[in-house]
Amino acid sequence: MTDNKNIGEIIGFSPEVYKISPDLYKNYDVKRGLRNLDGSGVLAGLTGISEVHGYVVYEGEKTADYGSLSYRGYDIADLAEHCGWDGRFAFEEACYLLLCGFLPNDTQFSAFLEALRQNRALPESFTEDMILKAPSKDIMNKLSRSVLTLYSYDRNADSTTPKNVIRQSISLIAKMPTLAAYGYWAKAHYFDRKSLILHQPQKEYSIAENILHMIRENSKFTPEEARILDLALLLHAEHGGGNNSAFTCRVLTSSGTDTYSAISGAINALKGPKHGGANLQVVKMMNDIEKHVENLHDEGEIYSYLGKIIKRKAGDRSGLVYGMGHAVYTKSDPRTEILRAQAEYLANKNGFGEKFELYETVERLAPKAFAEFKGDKKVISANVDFYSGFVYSMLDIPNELYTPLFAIARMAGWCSHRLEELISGGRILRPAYKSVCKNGKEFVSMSERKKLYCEKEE
Ligand SMILES: CC(=O)SCCNC(=O)CCNC(=O)[C@H](O)C(C)(C)COP(=O)(O)OP(=O)(O)OC[C@H]1O[C@@H](n2cnc3c(N)ncnc32)[C@H](O)[C@@H]1OP(=O)(O)O
Ligand SMILES: O=C([O-])CC(=O)C(=O)O
Repeated sequence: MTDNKNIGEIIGFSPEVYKISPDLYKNYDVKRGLRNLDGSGVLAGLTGISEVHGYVVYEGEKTADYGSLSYRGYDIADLAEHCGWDGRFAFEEACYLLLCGFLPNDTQFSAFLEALRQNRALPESFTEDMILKAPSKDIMNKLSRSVLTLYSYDRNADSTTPKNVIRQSISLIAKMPTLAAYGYWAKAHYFDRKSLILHQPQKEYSIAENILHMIRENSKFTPEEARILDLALLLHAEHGGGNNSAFTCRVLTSSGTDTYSAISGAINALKGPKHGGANLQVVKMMNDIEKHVENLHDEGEIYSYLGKIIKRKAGDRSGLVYGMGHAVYTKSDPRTEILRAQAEYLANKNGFGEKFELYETVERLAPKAFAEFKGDKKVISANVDFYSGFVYSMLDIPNELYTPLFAIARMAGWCSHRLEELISGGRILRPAYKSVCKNGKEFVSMSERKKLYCEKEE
């Protein structure tokens, strides 16, 4: 890799070459971002895994609506309410539901849990050869590389039969917490100069319990902390076929590639700050607001700072208020409602009441600021990423792990979409791109090009 920052300039590279006039999208009726003119997604497939509802279309008009989400027909709010009944953990049950399509009976669920237990440990010397040898500052990068490397440890890595893919899916769901926790400790050790702590995953623990056990130095956690984390995992497990990472998984799957390639691609997509990576960006943005707004009780000052963020004059200069807006949801994201309640509970309990108030204020003011400073009529609200990082911080989870937690949970959704694509998709996903390239250019020899440049310089 070249370290020369000016290499682009030296070789004559200019981003201008890549610019395509926005008008051309209209002229050729090309759906930018695979979106219809009203912002709704272009229909790209069918799914029986989940349903994401955020607006209604009546007589061709899109109208904002309250959001709802169901997994295999079960409302997420209902699943969340019954979370942890009879001592079970909700996330594992949701994984079963998503993968198999129905809620398990006792025998089926016990077999599923046993399979997860058997698959928690990493292959022999994987920790030494992969995790410790090539640490990364970014745990999502580490997770993606780890998943890709697991290919080498699977004797039947390339088979795409449902029987083989369900086996691989269970193995990946079980291994993700260990990969994330060890990746985190490798980063803490090699980059932050902390001690290296590698707790073995415990067979009898749930996924949420194992995460807390492995990421904490003293390995201790309370049943309540595990329940709240379990709930967060449940809420992040699945979100339709069109979300960027699931679609990535489906695109890769449709080429016939192996499970590890398709899933590591999905992890890479989730990492982006406009997708799952937003949960970390929200926390950074809130810290930035706390630092720059003098009076945090002055809503006017907060509002004008949000305006600065949107106008790219503050924050990370992306113009985005992280944790706000959604491709489908308009008036509300059902997951946010549940996470907000958890954030409020933990904040009151742990003395972060003022911080929670700030979150609520930003949540309330951001849509108004968006409408005013962006001049956009789109109805926006807080998405799943808005409160999740705050909840994790109150569970004492390091911020490097916020997006990896999303990936641990979403593995269930990705694997289900991979199975659905393999079983019911069947055609390679291959949309078209209208070419706006000017053809018919005559080849110019090197000596002629030399002359042309000299003439230009003269
Ligand atoms: C798990 C998840 O992935 S949830 C989403 C997590 N992402 C974030 O929280 C990042 C902030 N939000 C966003 O970037 C967007 O709302 C997205 C990517 C989530 C959805 O985007 P879309 O609904 O497709 O919005 P769309 O791309 O149509 O945007 C319309 C305009 O509003 C802007 N916009 C949308 N959301 C925001 C926001 N939160 N802050 C500022 N501007 C926004 C877009 O940048 C775009 O501006 P432009 O026309 O100047 O390019
Ligand atoms: O659906 C989307 O575009 C993003 C999202 O909320 C998710 O993947 O959970």
